[in-house]
Amino acid sequence: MDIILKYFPDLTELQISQFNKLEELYKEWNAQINVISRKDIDELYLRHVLHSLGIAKVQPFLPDSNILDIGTGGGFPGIPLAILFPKANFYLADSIGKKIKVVNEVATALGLKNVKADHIRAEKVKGEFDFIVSRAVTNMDDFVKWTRKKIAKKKNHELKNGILYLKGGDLTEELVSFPNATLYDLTNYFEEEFFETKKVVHIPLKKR
Ligand SMILES: C[S@@+](CC[C@H](N)C(=O)[O-])C[C@H]1O[C@@H](n2cnc3c(N)ncnc32)[C@H](O)[C@@H]1O
Repeated sequence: MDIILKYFPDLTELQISQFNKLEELYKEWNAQINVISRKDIDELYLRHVLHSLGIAKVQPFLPDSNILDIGTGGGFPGIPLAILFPKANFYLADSIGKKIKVVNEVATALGLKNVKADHIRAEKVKGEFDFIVSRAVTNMDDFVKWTRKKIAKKKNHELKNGILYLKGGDLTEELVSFPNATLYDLTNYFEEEFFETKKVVHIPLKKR
């Protein structure tokens, strides 16, 4: 948990207590429904919570903004972002019902009023969002196909509305058909070795 305060020193007491509770909640739920790999659970705050919050360093979310997390699994990156931005609305979607059960249990235990979680396939999600966030779900070609009609027209943030995807490794080939993609190295914000090849990929999308 110290690692979260290291990079986000202005958290409120409520946010600190919510982040603190994540460890126990995920340990408890992960024992029943596997949402985080066993080896990763000991590094929950680094590999899952702080990694998710990398998106916040690239683009903080404004009050009343609408954010969709596709393939959220146990709630990443959606849950840590919802704690950090309690005035933004988060819609967390996954095609596996038992993962959404964990997300709902965690959100309820934390008292997060800004999280709605649904057992739904990405392709079926309705609504318009300022940003669509994600991690470890699919390749960018498919992801853009799933999401391009779900972007709100009105731009309120510094970055253009679109995708903010947490990716790692060499993305040259995967992003060849997205010349408008911008890559933000997480090493610009976080010094831990884990982030060495990790990036936030921003792709502006227009509804059409
Ligand atoms: C590797 S997990 C990643 C989970 C989470 N984003 C994380 O980083 O911890 C991929 C998740 O994407 C979900 N998923 C895959 N295809 C999907 C689709 N078409 N619609 C919704 N969820 C999908 C899977 O059910 C799974 O929970």
